[in-house]
Amino acid sequence: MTHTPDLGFDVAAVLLDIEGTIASQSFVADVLFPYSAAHLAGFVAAHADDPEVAEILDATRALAGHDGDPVAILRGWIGEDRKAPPLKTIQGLIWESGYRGGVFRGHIWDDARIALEAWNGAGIPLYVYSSGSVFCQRLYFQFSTAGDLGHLFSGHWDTEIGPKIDPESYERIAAAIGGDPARILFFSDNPRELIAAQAAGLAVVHVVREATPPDGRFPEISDFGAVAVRKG
Ligand SMILES: CSCCC(=O)C(=O)COP(=O)(O)O
Ligand SMILES: [Mg+2]
Repeated sequence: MTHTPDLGFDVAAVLLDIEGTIASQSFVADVLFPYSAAHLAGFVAAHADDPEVAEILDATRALAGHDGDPVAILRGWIGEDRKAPPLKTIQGLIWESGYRGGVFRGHIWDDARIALEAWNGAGIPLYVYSSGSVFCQRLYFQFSTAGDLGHLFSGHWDTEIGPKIDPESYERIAAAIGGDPARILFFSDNPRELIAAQAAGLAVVHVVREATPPDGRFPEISDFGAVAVRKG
């Protein structure tokens, strides 16, 4: 018996969030974030003379609006899951040792991997837009639980392009991809991101799994096998 997906889309490109969409929220919250918190002070001390790290610490103080200890500020932001660009940049640098040292691998749901491989095989370009820095995204897929998946993606964006809840970010991404924004299909677990993407004219799908509650305003899946994505 063949399974008929509930949803079908003809697309020119697919845009993907990572955490909560193709990857487990608990992996990010329970493995990646604690690792970055535990290694933050040591990393900053070990890179005291690194201009990139000095720039991150300056940006941290500037965003916090005071001259306090940047390590304490960053730790606080990890606890709040704040998607602050300096935090995301330094987390990527810290996680590199965890990936390269085999401490963890980037989690990806099996159904998501199977769908991404099929869409890539069908010639549909796949792009990633995550709060995690582009550097950290590339590491994530290079050292994934399913092996090196970096070849699947045609491009990556982080919040350098703008916040994920701002329609202008999606307009910029759509312009960079080219073509009709309505032919770009964006998957995310976060309704605020989906609203912003819709306002920019993108098609959207809400991914509802783990702790993500259903929303009701968007086409919704809990398994990528439920969506048929065709090149068109
Ligand atoms: C590149 S994986 C690191 C995930 C992360 O730090 C994060 O904040 C994920 O946010 P997303 O925009 O992918 O939901
Ligand atoms: Mg997400």
